[in-house]
Amino acid sequence: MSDYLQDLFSLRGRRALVTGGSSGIGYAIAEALGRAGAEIVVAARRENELDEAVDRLRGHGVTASRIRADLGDRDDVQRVCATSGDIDILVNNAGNNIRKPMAELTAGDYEQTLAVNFTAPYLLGRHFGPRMAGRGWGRIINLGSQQSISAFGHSGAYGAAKAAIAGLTRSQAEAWSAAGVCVNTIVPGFVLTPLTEAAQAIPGRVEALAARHMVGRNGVPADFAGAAVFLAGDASAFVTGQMLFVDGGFSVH
Ligand SMILES: NC(=O)c1ccc[n+]([C@@H]2O[C@H](COP(=O)([O-])OP(=O)(O)OC[C@H]3O[C@@H](n4cnc5c(N)ncnc54)[C@H](O)[C@@H]3O)[C@@H](O)[C@H]2O)c1
Repeated sequence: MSDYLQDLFSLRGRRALVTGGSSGIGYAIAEALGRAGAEIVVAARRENELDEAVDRLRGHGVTASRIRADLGDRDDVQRVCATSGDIDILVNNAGNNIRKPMAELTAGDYEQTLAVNFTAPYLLGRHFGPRMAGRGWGRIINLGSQQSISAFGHSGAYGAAKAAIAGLTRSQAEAWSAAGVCVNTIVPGFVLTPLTEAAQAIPGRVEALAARHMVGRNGVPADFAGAAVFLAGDASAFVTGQMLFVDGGFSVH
């Protein structure tokens, strides 16, 4: 790689925390940032998946470690803050969706959905953002959704959380960008991951959704590698408070 590209895109010397980084989009982002030179800390719930993810990362020559945490639990989130050390790049990727008709979503469903999709990113950002600002450099990447900007059936709590993430991104960007911390949201289209297995099981759904994307196919986790490396490094120093739609044209089709 030329020195020019190294300067723009290399993440050597950076430490990244990727939540939910043991599967799907999160793993793909962890691998991309790691292969671009960052040291990776993966935080997720399941021991065996964490072990597998760290082994895969190390297989690519990435320096990687793991923290087991349920990000729906505030004590666990605090433990992630306390044990992660200095983090230069925070990727708030962990997410879940409780799918029910709007009138059947309970207060508990909202609490659980908001805890993972919104409160954990908020608490992690509040912890790491000021520390990044104090060191004069940082990147926060929050995972949004098409539901950050529009409504989908049976996803009311998730939609509320993902809309809130877009607002949180702008507020964090406003607070810390002048100190060198860029904060952005990545908005996926429909991506073939464990999160969307229920939708994938509905006959004809995968094909219908593929046709909604301008590129004519659904997303796969590897589609997020380039955008994540861009937003995690010096190349994006003038990009902050934004939603980057990595969605094959879904949102404008
Ligand atoms: N797949 C899609 O079509 C799609 C579309 C829009 C947005 N997203 C967002 O992308 C992100 C990644 O989703 P994905 O599709 O890769 O799904 P995934 O299910 O493969 O990954 C989600 C990750 O979050 C982790 N996670 C969930 N709840 C957790 C908790 N309480 N504590 C700790 N970890 C937890 C899971 O273990 C998993 O590693 C999510 O924020 C999701 O909302 C996905």
